[in-house]
Amino acid sequence: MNNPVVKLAGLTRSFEQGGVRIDVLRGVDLEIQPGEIVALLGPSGSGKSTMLQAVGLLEGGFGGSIAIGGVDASQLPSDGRTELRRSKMGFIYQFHHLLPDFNAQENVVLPQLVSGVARADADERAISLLTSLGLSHRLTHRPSQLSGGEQQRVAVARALANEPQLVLADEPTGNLDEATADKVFEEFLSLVRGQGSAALVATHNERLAARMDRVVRLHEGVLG
Ligand SMILES: Nc1ncnc2c1ncn2[C@@H]1O[C@H](COP(=O)(O)OP(=O)(O)OP(=O)(O)O)[C@@H](O)[C@H]1O
Repeated sequence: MNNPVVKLAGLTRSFEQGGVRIDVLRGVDLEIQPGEIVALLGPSGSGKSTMLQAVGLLEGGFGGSIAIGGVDASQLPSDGRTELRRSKMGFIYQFHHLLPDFNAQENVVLPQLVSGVARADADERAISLLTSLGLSHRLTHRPSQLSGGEQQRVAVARALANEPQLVLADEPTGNLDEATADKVFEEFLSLVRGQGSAALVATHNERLAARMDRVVRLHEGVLG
């Protein structure tokens, strides 16, 4: 049997602010199977971004265990976590975080070059992804020359460029108008499903959540 792509057991995280301790995550258990697309819902401040940072191995300070593809991340040194993140994950945020001095195609090519993909293959994949997102006429535009929806489509292409086993998305369409958000989200889901990646998607949007395979809700520090 395949290992789950993500396995969280008893995940905890507390913050200390002005002498006051807040227990944001109080023992989160979650398994995500290969190819499964999971919506993470919860009120503002419930810890969705904190949980994505834990799964993305972006921050320390967590209690409990985090395994990615069967590998216990808490046992890895920092460069091992970086390698796991680079080889298995793609990230999308509410704001695109594209590199402003590079055009759309280059933004999708770069993570592939970092992973050792040859330039010609990286270009071919970038063009193919951007074309399937309706951006074949925007390959040489820089982020500032793109609309919000176009920028977010480039961010989707970049996150999927290395065919990650796991896509982590934090409000990926949260800064778009409703019609554009729905459209970009459908394109995102179809690409993620098409390449068989698993995904964990934090959102406030119940309608988008209902389009995913499963919904989990953070409430008072645990998943209900
Ligand atoms: N570095 C930090 N220091 C102190 N408190 C923090 C820190 N990061 C997050 N928090 C607190 O942890 C709680 C959860 O924050 P988080 O951003 O994970 O929530 P969220 O569910 O993603 O919220 P939103 O939906 O509004 O984005 C909040 O109360 C926040 O103030």
